[in-house]
Amino acid sequence: MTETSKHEWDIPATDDSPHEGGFRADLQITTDRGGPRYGEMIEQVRSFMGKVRYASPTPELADEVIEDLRKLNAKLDTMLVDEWTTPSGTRIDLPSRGNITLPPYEVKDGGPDGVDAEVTFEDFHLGGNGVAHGGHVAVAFDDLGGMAAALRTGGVARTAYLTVNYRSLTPLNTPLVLKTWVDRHDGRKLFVKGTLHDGDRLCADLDSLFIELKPGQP
Ligand SMILES: CCCCCCCCCCCCCCCC(=O)SCCNC(=O)CCNC(=O)[C@H](O)C(C)(C)COP(=O)(O)OP(=O)(O)OC[C@H]1O[C@@H](n2cnc3c(N)ncnc32)[C@H](O)[C@@H]1OP(=O)(O)O
Repeated sequence: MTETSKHEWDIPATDDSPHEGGFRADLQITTDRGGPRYGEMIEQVRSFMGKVRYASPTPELADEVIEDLRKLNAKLDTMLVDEWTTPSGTRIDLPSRGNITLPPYEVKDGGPDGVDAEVTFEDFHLGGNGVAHGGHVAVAFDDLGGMAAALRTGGVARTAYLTVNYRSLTPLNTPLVLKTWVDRHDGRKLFVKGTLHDGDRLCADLDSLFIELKPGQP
């Protein structure tokens, strides 16, 4: 992490923006931040990341790409904001709320009974032999399991454990159905189950525990 990022990104909570049992000091769901083309920007980055996974550049091309990326990084350096105000993660109009670190998914239905989403693992998510990396499958389950817990309680919960059973191969570039639901709710403990299907075929399932955070819990 650079000196700049240490000082300008990592803004601690203040009296005006307390952490109230969640990840965000002030969680504002918005579709404005980043502007109307933010989603397109994220898509371009996702596409680039996928190509990097497969590209074998010549040394000359690597030189060019490095130069281009330096310029792009310098551009983004002029507009860095802290974790609580970046559009990434709050743009509910975009796949995965605009969060580049998550595989792209679209929530088809979500509420206290659970979440029904369509997720597509892309070239970037390649594990080996043309199929998805198990870690990326776990990331999708973690986020959408956490969402099922959040929609049940109305507050953010944190993962205590996450067990993914990989039942069959998870294809890339294929819309898959990912469902999560609270199987049992016991005080602050939310036992969340989930499934990932390619058509009728079960790719993976989830057994997890999320803990509802107490007020003020970091
Ligand atoms: C449509 C749009 C809507 C938008 C809407 C936005 C939605 C947006 C969704 C975002 C969704 C993101 C989801 C990502 C979620 C992460 O990825 S979070 C990051 C990964 N997790 C972590 O870093 C957690 C690290 N661990 C911790 O912080 C703490 O250990 C925990 C998990 C908070 C628990 O600590 P604690 O609060 O002190 O609780 P503690 O008293 O220890 O335990 C409470 C109970 O749970 C039990 N327990 C705790 N841990 C365990 C365990 N590992 N195994 C079994 N039992 C356990 C305890 O035994 C205890 O049981 P009881 O005695 O009450 O019966």
